[in-house]
Amino acid sequence: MKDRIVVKIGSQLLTRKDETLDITQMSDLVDQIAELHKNNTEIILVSSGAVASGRNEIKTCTKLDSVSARQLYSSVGQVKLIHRYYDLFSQQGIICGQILATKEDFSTRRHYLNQRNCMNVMLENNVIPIVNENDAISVNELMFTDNDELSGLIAAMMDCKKLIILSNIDGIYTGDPSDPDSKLIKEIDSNENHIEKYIQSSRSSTGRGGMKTKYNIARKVAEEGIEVIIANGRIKNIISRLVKGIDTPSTRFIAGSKEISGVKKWIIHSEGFAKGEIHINEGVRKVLVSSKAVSILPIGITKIVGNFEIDDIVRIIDHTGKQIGIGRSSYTSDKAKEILGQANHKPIIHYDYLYIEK
Ligand SMILES: Nc1ncnc2c1ncn2[C@@H]1O[C@H](COP(=O)(O)OP(=O)(O)O)[C@@H](O)[C@H]1O
Ligand SMILES: N[C@@H](CCC(=O)OP(=O)(O)O)C(=O)O
Repeated sequence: MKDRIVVKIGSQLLTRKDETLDITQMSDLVDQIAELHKNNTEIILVSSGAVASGRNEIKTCTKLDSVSARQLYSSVGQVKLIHRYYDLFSQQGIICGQILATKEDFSTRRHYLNQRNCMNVMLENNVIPIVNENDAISVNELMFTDNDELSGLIAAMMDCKKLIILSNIDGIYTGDPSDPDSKLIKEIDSNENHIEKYIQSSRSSTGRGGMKTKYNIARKVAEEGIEVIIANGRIKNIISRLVKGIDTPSTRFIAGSKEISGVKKWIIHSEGFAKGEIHINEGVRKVLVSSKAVSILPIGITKIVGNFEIDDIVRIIDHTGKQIGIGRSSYTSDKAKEILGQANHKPIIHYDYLYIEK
């Protein structure tokens, strides 16, 4: 089987200071991806840059609100961006295709599988998928946090071996990156949870989520068994170096060793679609957080919140009110309310459809 990786390119890397597309940089990244593609690595490219590349194309007569501006600039900029990618890949004899994703495309198992099928058929036919959020129609609560989140969802969905997140910085530092005392963190184990305190809220002028989302998504994805690397896209031959395992400044999240099924991976990333809550008692919490594989039975439930249907995603809340996981409900909320606290019913969340956070 071919190695399969996701490479995510941030806006900062693709644009010059004057916010025009940095074609030299794009061409260099495309060359590296083309080399890997020719050497039998399957690559899915998640590329930002639509808003940034559309911004200086259009001068509006009136001042636009931020949503309309993002819609307008991305609709123009995405065409420019993909056109440039198409040309650069064609020069290498490679065909690429565009996928514009919205959060809704991950909301139900059916949508999710449709999307997975689309990328699989592209890869099987040697087409490089280039993914971006569909910024023109994804607004407010329908938006991904940013393309880092989208790249993590895709790496998990497509069973990738590695996720490489390229930005304008070598990785995560132990403090403000401009402070000479800050050191680059080379490796992070998914059990380490003290790193967040080092991350500043600053972010690049064209980007969206900043280092915090990169860190959160990287931890989650690494826990699912996928190695994640945050690195500087401006370092010469960076993608090839990271794929070949050549020592290069970067922050690497060590992949967890636990096998996680495809359906569980979908559930792990579906928290944003939760339709309700299942509150459990202290006894159930104890077994769930132990390493035993158990399902949640109605007898251990104390309260149901929200209205949900069979197969909807729900949050699991413990006796102290803390969310400890997510899962897919086998009952409607009405039926769950009717049988909560009772014995002799099938599980409300089967182990196969249950994810308990660390
Ligand atoms: N501890 C930290 N280590 C590294 N970078 C950090 C840290 N805290 C905040 N940052 C900021 O995160 C930025 C990268 O995130 P972001 O702006 O989202 O990039 P991109 O647009 O490439 O996705 C860096 O330019 C840096 O200013
Ligand atoms: N989808 C947007 C990019 C949003 C985003 O996440 O940007 P970045 O943080 O630079 O990866 C665009 O193409 O402009």
